[in-house]
Amino acid sequence: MADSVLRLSDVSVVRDGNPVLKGIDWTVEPDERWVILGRNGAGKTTLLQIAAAALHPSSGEAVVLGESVGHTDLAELRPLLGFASSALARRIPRNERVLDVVMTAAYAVTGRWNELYEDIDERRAHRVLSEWHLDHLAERTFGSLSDGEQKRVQIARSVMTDPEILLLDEPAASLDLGGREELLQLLGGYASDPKSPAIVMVTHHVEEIPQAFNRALLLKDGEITAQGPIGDVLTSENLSATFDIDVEITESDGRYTARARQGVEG
Ligand SMILES: Nc1ncnc2c1ncn2[C@@H]1O[C@H](COP(=O)(O)OP(=O)(O)OP(=O)(O)O)[C@@H](O)[C@H]1O
Repeated sequence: MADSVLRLSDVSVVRDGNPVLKGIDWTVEPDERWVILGRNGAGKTTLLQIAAAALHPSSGEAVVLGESVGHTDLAELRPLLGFASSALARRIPRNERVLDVVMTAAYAVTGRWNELYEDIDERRAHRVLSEWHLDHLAERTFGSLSDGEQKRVQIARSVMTDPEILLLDEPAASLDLGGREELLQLLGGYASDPKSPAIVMVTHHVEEIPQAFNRALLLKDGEITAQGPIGDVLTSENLSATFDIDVEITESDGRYTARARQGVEG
């Protein structure tokens, strides 16, 4: 069996004296596609930062791609970790050519300076852009794209280095219906490809979970309230307890919808 891409054992994180994550035990295998759900401030982004080896646990152990976080050279690990978040997107220069936004991932920088690119990088960037339906935008500037296009460019950039784990922090946030559905279709196709890496996606909305995601982790006040196969975890009971609101969740063809029960009953 292939090694786990992520193994967290009793991981806790304290920030400004406050516990943000508490006693997290979580393992991600190469063929798993995880969604992380929880209220604002539950610790989702912090958990993703640990998974990206960008943050060290205050206690416990985080092993990312076989390397114990805090005891390894991050520069070697970085190309193996695909990461997309709005915080990272804000660092992309608006006037950067889309092709360069994707290509610079090979050097883990934003903004094209003096790196020497090889033909092979450019060919791969074009291939990745095409996979995310962006090839016609390769010469445009990042700032001239729509929100949906920019989100897809961020994901294309994060998979440019052929990572072993793809970490997505709210990839569908702020998209309109068309933009969301286009992104979810692409993500669902990517998730169902056995050649794709392990995926961990943070979201606030069950409607933003792409088809083919097969695991879910629910966080509340820094603690895991449920984790495991998505069908077992995404129940009305679990979601109600995690979000402190009586919700009913329904599933259809691998997509989920949630709504408040009190709203339904009026
Ligand atoms: N750099 C920091 N210093 C101090 N506290 C922090 C820091 N980053 C996050 N926190 C706190 O840690 C807690 C968890 O934050 P985190 O961003 O992980 O939550 P989240 O579930 O991603 O929230 P949201 O859904 O609002 O994005 C919050 O209470 C937040 O205020």
